[in-house]
Amino acid sequence: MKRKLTLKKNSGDKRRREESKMKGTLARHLQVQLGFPSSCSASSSTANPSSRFQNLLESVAEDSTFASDVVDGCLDDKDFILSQDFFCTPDYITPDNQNLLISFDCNKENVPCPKSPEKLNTIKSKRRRQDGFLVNTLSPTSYGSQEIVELAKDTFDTDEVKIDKTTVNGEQKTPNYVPQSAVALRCRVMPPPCIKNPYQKDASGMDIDPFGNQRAKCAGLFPAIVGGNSLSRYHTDFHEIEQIGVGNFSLVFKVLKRIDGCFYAIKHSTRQLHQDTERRKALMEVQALAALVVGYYSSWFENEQLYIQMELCDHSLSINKISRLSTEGEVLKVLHQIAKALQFVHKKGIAHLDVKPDNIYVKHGVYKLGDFGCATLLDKSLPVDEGDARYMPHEILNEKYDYLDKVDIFSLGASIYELIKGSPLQESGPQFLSLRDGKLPLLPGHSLQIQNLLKVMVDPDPVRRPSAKDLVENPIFDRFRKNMKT
Ligand SMILES: Nc1ncnc2c1ncn2[C@@H]1O[C@H](COP(=O)(O)OP(=O)(O)OP(=O)(O)O)[C@@H](O)[C@H]1O
Ligand SMILES: [Mg+2]
Repeated sequence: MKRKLTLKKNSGDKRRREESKMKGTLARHLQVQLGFPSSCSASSSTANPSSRFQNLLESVAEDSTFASDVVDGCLDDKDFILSQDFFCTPDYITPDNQNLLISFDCNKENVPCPKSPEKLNTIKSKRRRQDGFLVNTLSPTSYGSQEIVELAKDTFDTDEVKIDKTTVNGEQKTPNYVPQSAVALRCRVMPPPCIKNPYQKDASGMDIDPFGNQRAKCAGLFPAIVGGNSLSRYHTDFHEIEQIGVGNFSLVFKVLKRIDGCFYAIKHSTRQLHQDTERRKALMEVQALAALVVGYYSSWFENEQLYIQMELCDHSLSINKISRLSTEGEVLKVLHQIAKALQFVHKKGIAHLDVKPDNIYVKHGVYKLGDFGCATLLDKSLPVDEGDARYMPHEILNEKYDYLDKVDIFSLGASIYELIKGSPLQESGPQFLSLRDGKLPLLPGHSLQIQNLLKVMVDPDPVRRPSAKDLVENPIFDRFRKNMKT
């Protein structure tokens, strides 16, 4: 954990500077969601550098690989949602809602996500604990789960949602004011069932659905509103199977999506993102991911944490989990595939800045670049938050950001070297320094060709390192392709 933190000595200052610049955007954004016409324009998109991620996203979305259900940012009156839950789980960051993002204004006061007073006063006295439900206490969202559990019993006792007892600041509210809340409450009480997907071989996770029969009863009562304004989108839409990863700032779970019966990975931030600037920063990962990489599905804020729903991969190449890459053919395969991913990323004007074995995932023998948490723009128009120091070249440690694409090349070279060697790179000391001087110890059993390629990838001069395109086109991969065919 400290690996990253030691490098980010200036990022606190940077963020504070940013925060003072980018204020009040959430309030503006909420206006847009509530349909105030003045906020419906997308004119601020050019003022905000991070909206350039959005432009990239849009260009890719036009290729129709994702963003299937685009929502218009300017809502009609009929779309107003006067529910407390609306403020708790805004779905405004899912890249489908692109117009909403574009309308962020960076020059207004910083406004934290409003807390609903209604939520605190609503049917709290009716809660009783129901035993026997499994709640993952390791999950930072278990607070939300408990709320579900506690409300569940009560609702089934009465079989009626008492929204007429809801008060705001002590005042009685008319029952028809929050019909959406009633809907949301019902969703919150019981998530919909997990639908078995007949095309998925391994669907055993469904057997441990903690809500059992009771959930089915509730879902049947409100079939049309499932997935609406529930307190926890995570628990409403997904069934958590197990934790599969821990990052510096996140937890990753294998989940089953109830409605399609497919498995996904969901990564969520462990830190709560109170300020709009913090949310915007976290969103850059989503926007880069959505613009670049297959396997990104959706994202949302919940309980002030960011959730990212992704394609579920088999595992990462974390050096702590795998011993080493066994054959040169496998080494070349990783190098080639990640170089291709970088070529794509760089062509879009983006640098990843955290290439390392931990962030290379494998699925069915295919290597994929993941974790875009440090991604930035090559033209330096966005802040640079460099990744793990063990894989960073000298120039970035010295805050020289002229060749950010070549930072990724260095990191990839260092990662492949580590994977061949089979032991973790050092964070400091002589080995750390000599790698940054471009000195690679001999790798017995590996061809000179690959050793020379790795050597030039970690050259201290970024200009001399090959581009991702050069790498992909290197003749070494012709040999590799031929070998793979035989
Ligand atoms: N889509 C996925 N499929 C399978 N496993 C995943 C997936 N995404 C993440 N993981 C696992 O979770 C771990 C942590 O995820 P990730 O690297 O995205 O988090 P992070 O907080 O950004 O971490 P760090 O800052 O340490 O790189 C990964 O190393 C991997 O083992
Ligand atoms: Mg990671």
